[in-house]
Amino acid sequence: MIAPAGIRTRVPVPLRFGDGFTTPAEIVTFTGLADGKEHLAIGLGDVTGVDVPLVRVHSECMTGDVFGSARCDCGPQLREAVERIAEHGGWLLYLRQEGRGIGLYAKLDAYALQDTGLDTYAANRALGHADDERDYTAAAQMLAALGAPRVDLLTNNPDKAAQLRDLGVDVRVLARTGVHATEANLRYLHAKVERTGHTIDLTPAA
Ligand SMILES: Nc1nc2c(ncn2[C@@H]2O[C@H](COP(=O)(O)OP(=O)(O)OP(=O)(O)O)[C@@H](O)[C@H]2O)c(=O)[nH]1
Ligand SMILES: [Zn+2]
Repeated sequence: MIAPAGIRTRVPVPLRFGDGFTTPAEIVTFTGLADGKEHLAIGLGDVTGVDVPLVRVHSECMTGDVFGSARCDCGPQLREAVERIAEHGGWLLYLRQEGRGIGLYAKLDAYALQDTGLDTYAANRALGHADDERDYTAAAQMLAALGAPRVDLLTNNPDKAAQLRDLGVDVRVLARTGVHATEANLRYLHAKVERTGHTIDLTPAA
């Protein structure tokens, strides 16, 4: 049983993206989150009217989400998730778990190591970290506080779904994100598929 979290503030924030996409949104903040971090929930579309909300649990990636780094697929996944959730109705949880939980500076250290030949997971270990240090307790607390115990989850990461289920979230459907492959992130995407079973179809188009 996870400890209950409370809602601190709900505030409307219209979103406007560089490519012209706009949508109304509501940003929600919380009290009592397990790790004490400032995680956000973004309500999109008809959140109250939908039977089962579409939810993306997105891990912070400053380089990809903010600066458009092509070394990963986080920025396009975030943009895609906002639009798909706005169409369906649901929540985007923006979790402050930069670098799969190791932090921004350590992620950049890991990038430097990857440029010497290590893959993304081996680079974490060379720095004394686990492959993935994320914990989704706060996400489960947020969903409970939002009154969303049952969700359709937008992810390619089976471990994310398994952890949420273990925390009591009823994950009904696993919806894959699109494939956002570039020359710069292909090695990273292959490592995710081969090492952690992400469901990303990297078969070259015929
Ligand atoms: N340590 C480390 N973190 C990275 C690296 N590249 C991206 N990240 C972080 O990885 C997190 C995103 O995780 P991913 O493994 O790309 O995707 P996921 O969240 O597991 O799965 P999806 O739900 O399918 O997106 C973000 O916090 C990024 O900052 C890297 O090379 N090293
Ligand atoms: Zn990223």
